[in-house]
Amino acid sequence: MTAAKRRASSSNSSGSSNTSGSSNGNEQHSQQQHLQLQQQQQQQQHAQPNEYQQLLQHPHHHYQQHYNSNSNSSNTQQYHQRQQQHQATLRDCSVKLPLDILWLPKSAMRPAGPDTSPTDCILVVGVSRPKLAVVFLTVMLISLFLTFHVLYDSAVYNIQAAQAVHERHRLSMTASASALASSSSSSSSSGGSFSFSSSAGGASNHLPVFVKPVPSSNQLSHPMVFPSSRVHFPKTSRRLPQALIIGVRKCGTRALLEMLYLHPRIQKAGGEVHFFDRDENYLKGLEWYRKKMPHSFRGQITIEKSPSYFVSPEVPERVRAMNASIKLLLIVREPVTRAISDYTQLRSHAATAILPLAEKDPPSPKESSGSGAGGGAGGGGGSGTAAAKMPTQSLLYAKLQSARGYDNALLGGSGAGAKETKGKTVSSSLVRRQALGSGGGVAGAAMTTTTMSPMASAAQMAAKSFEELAIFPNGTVNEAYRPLSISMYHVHLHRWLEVFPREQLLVVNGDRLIEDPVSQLKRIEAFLGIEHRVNSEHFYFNETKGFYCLRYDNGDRCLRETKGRKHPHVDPVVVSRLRKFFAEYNQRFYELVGEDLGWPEE
Ligand SMILES: Nc1ncnc2c1ncn2[C@@H]1O[C@H](COP(=O)(O)OS(=O)(=O)O)[C@@H](OP(=O)(O)O)[C@H]1O
Repeated sequence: MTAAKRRASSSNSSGSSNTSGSSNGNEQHSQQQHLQLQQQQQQQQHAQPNEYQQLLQHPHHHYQQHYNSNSNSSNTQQYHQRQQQHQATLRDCSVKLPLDILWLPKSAMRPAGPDTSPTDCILVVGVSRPKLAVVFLTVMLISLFLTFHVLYDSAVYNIQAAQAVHERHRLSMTASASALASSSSSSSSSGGSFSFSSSAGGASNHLPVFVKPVPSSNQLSHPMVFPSSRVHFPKTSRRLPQALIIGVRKCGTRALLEMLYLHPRIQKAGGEVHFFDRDENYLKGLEWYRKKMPHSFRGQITIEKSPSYFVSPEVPERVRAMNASIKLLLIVREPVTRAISDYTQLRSHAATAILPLAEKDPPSPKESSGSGAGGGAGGGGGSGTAAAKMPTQSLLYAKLQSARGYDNALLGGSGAGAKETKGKTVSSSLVRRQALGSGGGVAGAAMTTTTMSPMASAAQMAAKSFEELAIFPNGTVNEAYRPLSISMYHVHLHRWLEVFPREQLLVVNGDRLIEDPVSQLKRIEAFLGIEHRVNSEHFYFNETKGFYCLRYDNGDRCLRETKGRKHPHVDPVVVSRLRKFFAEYNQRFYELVGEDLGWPEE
């Protein structure tokens, strides 16, 4: 029903009440009244063409006007009734709130509208305290800004994290390829490739750090992609190492680095960078080295390990040139056990190299001068096509070549054969002179540099026992034998202490690290000036492997099988002979470091 109709019917009904007693069914009279009212209404509408605009601009004023105009109507009683009705509605709609909220009937604003109902209300909010309102608005704006900022930061973080995942995944792919290529290369050149395998004996896939590791049968050896819960947040950068594990080879350098990496303040370089001991790397400059480092936060300590640094004469000076206050970690192990471990690894590499080489020995630049012994060592005929096997063979061949200088020394060579890596390393004759003063040289004198084919070299390495290589038939110790000369720790350490103060170097007991890692790690944390965080909860003893394995948030890991190899049985007489031999050298080492490590003397 429209307002006009309502008004009409209302006035009709009031008219009826006023004329009670006249004829009730007088339709004619009623129709006339109705028509008159309609005309009045039209006239009113003509007189107020902009009523709705006024209503919008001055609702209260209009409201008053409307009722004032109504008061002029003939039926004042009806008007008062309606006014009372509206007042009641106003009272009903008014809410006493501190914010001055007022409910008004919709009809007050649209009295002539078609859908006006006295029960309709509109909400009018007035600001009675502008200062409070300004504060309220400011708080709202700040909250909005902060919300937006947090959302923005989280979006940026997600993008960067995704990029880092992608980068790590790419590295893991590269790493798996290089791991395949170098799985049996000399530890002296590669420093011993590394990966962790699952405690169950299976291998783990070294996927990016911030994704859950996906089980896989592929074993990768690039520590860069070793799983952890670390994420490269924004504001990280690659920094030159503030600490170095300088050696000693086969003393647990990899275990030490991985254990330290459990600490949130430690970042590790993925592989062995060999920056200071290889001229071809060193000449690339510090920026090249820095780029080999992992991302780290300010306050984190980046550590790199290359065990051959310890035995390379030029390294201490080069390290000092980079950072004179760098912290040095030297992990040592009982020298004879270390030598046997070294021999075990080299023999394993040689054996790996022999098998495919026996099928087809790739041409060697030095092959022409070889004695042909390589052919004799092989024996087995290959089945597949040579072309199909070439990539693997070439890789093994290259590895064998790179390890050859070292391995020739293993066979008793001195001079060129004494090089541990492609870079300059202290020669075994120098070691001997330094170690023994003027009295040495007996064994070395018997050694001559041999030029053998890789095949011959590998075959000879694999065939000779540790006893044969370490002790001459006349019973003297082969001091030029590289695994033994590296174990003469004091000779190498001497050079480092000529360059660095003693307090900048920490000697870690590798034998104790195997038995009780936490005790050694505590010492290292103190030395590095970081809080004690790595504890026994991070380790569990793996009976199958016979070593402690590491416990991460996202799973358990053991060092790969090349760490903790089964050593060959060595004649106890030879072991005893070597221990006696090393006793004097060990004493000198203890004096240098100011600590007795208690190694057996026979
Ligand atoms: N937790 C744990 N798991 C496995 N292996 C362990 C561990 N702690 C120390 N070690 C010893 O580390 C030896 C290998 O030393 P490196 O890592 O320095 O070798 S390398 O020079 O890098 O090739 C390796 O030597 P071998 O036992 O001769 O294989 C281990 O004895």
